[in-house]
Amino acid sequence: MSTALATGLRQTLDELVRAHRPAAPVGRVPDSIPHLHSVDPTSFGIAVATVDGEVTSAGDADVPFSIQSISKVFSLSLALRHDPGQTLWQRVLREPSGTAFNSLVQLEAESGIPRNPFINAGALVVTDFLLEARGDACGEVLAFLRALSGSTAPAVDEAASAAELGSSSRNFALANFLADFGNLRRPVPEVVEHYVRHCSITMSCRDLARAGVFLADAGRGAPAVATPSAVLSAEDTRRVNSIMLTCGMYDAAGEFAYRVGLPGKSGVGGGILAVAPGRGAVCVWSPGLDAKGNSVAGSAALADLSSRIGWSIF
Ligand SMILES: NC(=O)CC[C@H](N)C(=O)O
Repeated sequence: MSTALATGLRQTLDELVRAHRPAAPVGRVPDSIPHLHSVDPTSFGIAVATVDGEVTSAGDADVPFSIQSISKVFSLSLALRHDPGQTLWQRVLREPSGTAFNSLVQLEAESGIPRNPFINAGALVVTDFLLEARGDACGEVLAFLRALSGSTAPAVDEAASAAELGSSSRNFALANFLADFGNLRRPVPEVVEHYVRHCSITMSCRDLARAGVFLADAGRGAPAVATPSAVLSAEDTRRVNSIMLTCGMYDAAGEFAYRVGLPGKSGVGGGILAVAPGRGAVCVWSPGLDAKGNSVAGSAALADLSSRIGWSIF
């Protein structure tokens, strides 16, 4: 990116922070994750990492936050790296669910095959796949995120994870349904614990945007990052992006495609990772959530950014 472009982007991001940082609490913070209630509700950060290795940011872009379901993009990518036979797709579909991310109803009606890897049921299957294939899931996801971001800062917030595990009745219910339908290989407590721990990884917008660059660059990692060769094949990278576009924002995926026009993945920690193929990855963070569990200010800022710089894929 030329200096002029970087300066222009920097100004745009500063304007987005001024326009979208909430002056007072907006939206909600989930009760199931007690630690999220101690985060400053006026936090707002944004970072853009481009395929040429530049990272531009504004606001609280260096403040670590709980990545929650954004980890599902990386657990899926990691599983695909270790699944040359594409066997995972016999255990999880690639259809939008149109239901809440932690819904139980569909899983029972559809005989224990989750609609996609980004709802909780699907992510539990991916976690189970990693446990079986690698002997570890959370540790693998954490190491992957550190390698991709070129930073040792990503870490599991153990206190947050322990507290969430104590209020994870729904995830245990989902995992028990999966086990009952024969779609888990490892014991339920192990799978849920690894899942909750990788959701409890904390990262900054800057590190997360850098970690997502491979999705914008046909599977190649950021140039500054010492990842061996390709992170993911170009074909699997396209597939992950397609699932982000159709399923990444749960039952608000259509609205997000309409407003932002980019593959995206949200987390209930208030983060959203969006991918502009061929250009770069954007991470925005603001804790207040809408009724579907997506950041209110984060979604608005991404819609604004996408229309200002013309990054919509449509
Ligand atoms: N949408 C999310 O970010 C949900 C993740 C959260 N850890 C859960 O399992 O409910």
